[in-house]
Amino acid sequence: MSLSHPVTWIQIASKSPQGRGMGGSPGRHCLRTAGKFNGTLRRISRAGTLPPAATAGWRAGDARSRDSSPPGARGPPQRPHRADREARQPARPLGTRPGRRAPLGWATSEPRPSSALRPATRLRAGARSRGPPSPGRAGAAAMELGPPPGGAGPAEPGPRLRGLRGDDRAASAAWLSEASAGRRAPSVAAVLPAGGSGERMGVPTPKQFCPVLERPLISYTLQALERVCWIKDIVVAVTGENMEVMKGIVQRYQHKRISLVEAGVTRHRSIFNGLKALAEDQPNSKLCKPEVVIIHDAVRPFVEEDVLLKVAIAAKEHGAAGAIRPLVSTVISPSADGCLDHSLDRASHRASEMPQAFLFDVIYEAYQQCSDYDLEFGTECLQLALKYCHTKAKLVEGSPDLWKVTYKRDLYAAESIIKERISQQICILMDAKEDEEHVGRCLEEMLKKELNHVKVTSGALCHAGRDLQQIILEQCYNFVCVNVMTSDFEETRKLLNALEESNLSILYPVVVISVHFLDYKLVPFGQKMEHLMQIKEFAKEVKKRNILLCGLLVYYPQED
Ligand SMILES: Nc1ccn([C@@H]2O[C@H](COP(=O)(O)OP(=O)(O)OP(=O)(O)O)[C@@H](O)[C@H]2O)c(=O)n1
Ligand SMILES: O=C(CO)[C@H](O)[C@H](O)COP(=O)(O)O
Repeated sequence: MSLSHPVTWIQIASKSPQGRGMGGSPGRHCLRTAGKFNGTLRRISRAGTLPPAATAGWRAGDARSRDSSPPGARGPPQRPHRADREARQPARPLGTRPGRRAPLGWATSEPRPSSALRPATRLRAGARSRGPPSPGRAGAAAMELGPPPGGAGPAEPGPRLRGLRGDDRAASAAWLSEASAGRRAPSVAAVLPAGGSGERMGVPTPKQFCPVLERPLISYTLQALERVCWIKDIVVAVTGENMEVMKGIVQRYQHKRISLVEAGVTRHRSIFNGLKALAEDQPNSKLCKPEVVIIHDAVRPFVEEDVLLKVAIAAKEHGAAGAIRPLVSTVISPSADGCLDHSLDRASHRASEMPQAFLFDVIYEAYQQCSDYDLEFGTECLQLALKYCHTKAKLVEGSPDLWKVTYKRDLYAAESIIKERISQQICILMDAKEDEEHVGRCLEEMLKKELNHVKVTSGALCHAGRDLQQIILEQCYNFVCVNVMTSDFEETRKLLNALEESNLSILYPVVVISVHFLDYKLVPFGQKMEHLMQIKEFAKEVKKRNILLCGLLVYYPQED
């Protein structure tokens, strides 16, 4: 799949061989310069939405600033007027930036609270509410939710080191064992900017809240980070108006270790707010200053533990590190008359992606030192570390799936990737009865032959259910349940009960095919069908819990 998307490009210090592809040694790449690829200016006018306190000390009357830095700390902001900005920055074509859109879930007319940094709102996954998150006022008092009933969250989405190979696995294992032994492993936290409005997506809902398979995009990103046990805190920057929506998502999908802070008007300002929440001098904060901080966009849901680990380890060693990808297209520089000025050598440039990681003190210092111009127009955190702390970032090869969901088509791509990921394993479940086991084994053999790219496994639905628990833990989302000579779904019911208890379907839809093998000589067809029609009702019921149930009747003559 080739997904072109606006990127910040970076020039790498090592010279790669000319020609196509990456070439060169990734291990030797270090950040030299950074620039805005498409030079987007997309600041949304928020005039009239802030109380005066939020803007004091910035530019009198400029209600757009929600910077929480101390008034006057950096002198007056240098935020130029639109015409000036566009003259200085390569402009996005006119008309591609729709105006400010309504926040999710609540009316816009109320003034928004100041973004001056409050202690982060620490959230614990709470009651399992299935309804839509309730709309609420921005900046409502910090929400502390109780632990989930029974303490059961969704099963972790896979072994910790899944996807890691060789040296990575060893490094991760060492990191983890140090972490669990409480030794020198650095403490790591993550900051997720999620305060954008997703204008390029062109839909009313900010893209991080857009549903993908009926679940908000940001929930996938949170899941990807929270399954990494060595990331202690995840600070998410969200606009005040979407704070309640975000809290609802955390509750509904039982996300853990999440704290919310208010976003700023630019990505850099949102990240800065997240960092401030982690800095040690925050009163009443439950967060601790980490040694290493990972910054990751909320709209890059497919980040794997291996790349997080690589950037974290590299940041510990070099002070800063970021994921890169080869450029898909050549980068050119247009002149003022709209003609080609020059083109860059594609082989010696890379697309800068996320995640990035930093020694906390380095990036915090960089954000404290940087200019308002940087905060307004900058797009590259690695560049801030270079410019203000002279820290040259280590560049780490990322996977193709790290791309940023930006346009509408990216949502479709994200959906396909998720579907592909959750379709990779099918488990056939049967009881230990002789007939069922026989049929189940035959089915397993057949599916193994037919489905080349799918892992086909089988398990027993025995009373203790140990097999099934193990399979659920392995994150299988597709089941074929074998019922021989029975139309009362006895086996299927056992499976559905176990699935419901596991909470597996909170995160992804689970597919269950209930197969019934019946001897047509024993019972009249009509009667069996009547029984099986009940499966429709049953399917409606479990659909509410994100389990998709289908019935399949195999009506056969029993051989004498
Ligand atoms: N004021 C902002 C702007 C952006 N972001 C976040 O930064 C990430 C990357 O930014 P981008 O893709 O540019 O998101 P948007 O600004 O929402 O998109 P667009 O530029 O199309 O409006 C996203 O997770 C976005 O929510 C943020 O936290 N605060
Ligand atoms: O890739 C990135 C940094 O390397 C960022 O995701 C990107 O720069 C965000 O910029 P913008 O908000 O302008 O799209």
